Amino acid sequence: MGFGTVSRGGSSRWPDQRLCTVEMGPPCHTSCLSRRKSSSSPKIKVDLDSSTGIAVMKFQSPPVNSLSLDFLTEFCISLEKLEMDRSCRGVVVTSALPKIFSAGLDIMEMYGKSPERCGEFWKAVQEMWLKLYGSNMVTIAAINGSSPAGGCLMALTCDYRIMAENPRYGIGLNETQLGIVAPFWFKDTMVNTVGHRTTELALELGLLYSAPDALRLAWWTSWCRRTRC
Ligand SMILES: CCCCCCCC/C=C\C=C\CC(=O)SCCNC(=O)CCNC(=O)[C@H](O)C(C)(C)COP(=O)(O)OP(=O)(O)OC[C@H]1O[C@@H](n2cnc3c(N)ncnc32)[C@H](O)[C@@H]1OP(=O)(O)O
Repeated sequence: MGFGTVSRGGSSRWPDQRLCTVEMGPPCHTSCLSRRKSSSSPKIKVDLDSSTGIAVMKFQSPPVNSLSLDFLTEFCISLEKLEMDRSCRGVVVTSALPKIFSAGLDIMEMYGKSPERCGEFWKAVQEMWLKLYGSNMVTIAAINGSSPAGGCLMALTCDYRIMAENPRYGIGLNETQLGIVAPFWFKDTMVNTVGHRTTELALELGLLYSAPDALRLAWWTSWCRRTRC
């Protein structure tokens, strides 16, 4: 898989060349196996291959990997653990569920909750964004399913994106379609990736893009023809 370049850096863990390649094949012999570290929390599974320095973080929170307080907390803890592991240079975030990368913020967290709980939830959303955006690892979203709203934010916050090509999968900040306004820092994250004009149109109309359309608008430089990647 090949990835495009981004204007972010300053980390010793970034590759010297600005174009990087990630190989994710099955382990072929015992020494490879011994270099794999796995950890699992209820909603997130992490596999780190210390020989390549690449971790794969899989979301496993059915039905739609919605970003609940528990999910976000586990996500931040998993990311922090990888940050502290010097053998880890990059992390691929993806879904273990068929058809869904993430449905975005858990709607049930935003309904009928106490002000304290709402505050805690919103802080966790911001924490996820800060940790992922500020990570000194190379971060890649392998988007193997639909990714609306907060799911799209998570993908945009990564350094690189790859999306499985399937006409049923859509990605975008579609909050307008839900009657809510995308927070300014959601908008800024999108502007940083696709520019002002595309963001303006996408947010006004609450657009969800297919992988080829998103590619055309420079959301990424590659998409994957398999439905699971
Ligand atoms: C608390 C303080 C907050 C203060 C600040 C608020 C300001 C925030 C402003 C905006 C921020 C917005 C960011 C967001 O992310 S909002 C969430 C937006 N996401 C969505 O609207 C996604 C809606 N879901 C879908 O489009 C589909 O479900 C899809 C992901 C495409 C999957 O479709 P499909 O496979 O057909 O599955 P179903 O639709 O049947 O759904 C299966 C069950 O999952 C439940 N579900 C879906 N999305 C969510 C979600 N986001 N949160 C919680 N639960 C979700 C759905 O209800 C089904 O449940 P059930 O089987 O029990 O009926």
